[in-house]
Amino acid sequence: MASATVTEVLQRKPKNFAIQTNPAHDLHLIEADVPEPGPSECLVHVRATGICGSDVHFWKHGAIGPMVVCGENGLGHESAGVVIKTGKDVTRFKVGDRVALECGIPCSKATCYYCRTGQYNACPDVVFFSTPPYHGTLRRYHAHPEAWLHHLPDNLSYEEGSLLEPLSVALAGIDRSGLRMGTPLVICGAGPIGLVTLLAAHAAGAAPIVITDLDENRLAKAKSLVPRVRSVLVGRGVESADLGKKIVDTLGEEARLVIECTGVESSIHAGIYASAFGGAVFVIGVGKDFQNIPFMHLSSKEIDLRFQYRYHDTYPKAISLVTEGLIDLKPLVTHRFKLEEGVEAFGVASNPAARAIKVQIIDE
Ligand SMILES: NC(=O)c1ccc[n+]([C@@H]2O[C@H](COP(=O)([O-])OP(=O)(O)OC[C@H]3O[C@@H](n4cnc5c(N)ncnc54)[C@H](O)[C@@H]3O)[C@@H](O)[C@H]2O)c1
Ligand SMILES: OC[C@H](O)C(O)[C@@H](O)CO
Ligand SMILES: [Zn+2]
Ligand SMILES: [Zn+2]
Repeated sequence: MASATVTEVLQRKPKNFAIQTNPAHDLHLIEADVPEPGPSECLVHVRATGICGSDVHFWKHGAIGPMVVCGENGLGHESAGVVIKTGKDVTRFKVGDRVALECGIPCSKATCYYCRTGQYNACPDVVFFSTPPYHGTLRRYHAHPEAWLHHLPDNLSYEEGSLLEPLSVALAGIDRSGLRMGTPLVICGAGPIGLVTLLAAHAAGAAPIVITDLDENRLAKAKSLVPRVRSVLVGRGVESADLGKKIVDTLGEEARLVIECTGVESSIHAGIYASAFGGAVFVIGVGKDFQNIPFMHLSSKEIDLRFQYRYHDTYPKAISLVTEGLIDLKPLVTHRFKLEEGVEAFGVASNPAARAIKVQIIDE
């Protein structure tokens, strides 16, 4: 089937709607200009975007650590779409190509130590779409550098393409955590990040695996994704050391590795108390700027406390794992909205009673 030209797409859908927030926490739909792609950019019709916890956080709280919403700020960084126009120097993509968007655009200069050495998630000049002051990709039309687009294989939907972003977060953490086949693993938190971590750790052969959450529905979701996972329902107000013991009892041994996916202090503590001598607690979750740690417990058990910040070089791996059938991301999407219903979609994503896992905004 011939690909639609930019003119045809724009005739059918002329308005470039986008979802923005601002320092007054006013989430709204705006109509942006349709951007003209630069010489090495592609204009993408964004077909699926997942709402990330950080999008909700920027809306509700106006900041994540040092990243502060200072003006009108477009949201969204979990996106996939189709190329509808290419800049004159673009060589790897043509109109009609289906793509996943990697949304952190580093400076890529040889003078940048982190870009030169491949740790481009640490580039001080990175433009991360949706992190202030940069607009996100939760919009119909978005111009994206071709270097940071990835071809979507035919057997991956746009929804799966957008889920490559949270999967990237999990893969980056798993890679640096040193997880091996047979590693006894605890995952704290069964939100989208904990669940993609579960899927990836299962594929990587971690065993046994325990997952924790405060919410029974999320634990049930974990079980439906990976039936062999064992779960611990976290009761509010339970002492972290007691919870750590319960996790160890459920795992059947002390954890060699804990992947923490909540960023909540008490959960990090429970992970620490569940760890074996020489184990590691690897924190993906983000939370309060200052947190206490059980210092002497960590010290006397030589437990490593480590962190993950975004990802680098994960998209090709994520695509292979999904296209080859090792990881099935589809069951994570529980709610779908049209772009015009974006504000309502955020209402669902931010309301625990809605029992959403991943809310996506779809533009046909
Ligand atoms: N490091 C990074 O680069 C990176 C990237 C993306 C997301 N994140 C962070 O990862 C975290 C998880 O993201 P998400 O989208 O899954 O968020 P989410 O809020 O949907 O999920 C968090 C889950 O943790 C559970 N939880 C809360 N307190 C708990 C406790 N004390 N014990 C056990 N479970 C508890 C919640 O019930 C929820 O199911 C967030 O902090 C997010 O900001 C970090
Ligand atoms: O998935 C990527 C994350 O949401 C971002 O790093 C965000 O937490 C801050 O920009
Ligand atoms: Zn995110
Ligand atoms: Zn750089």
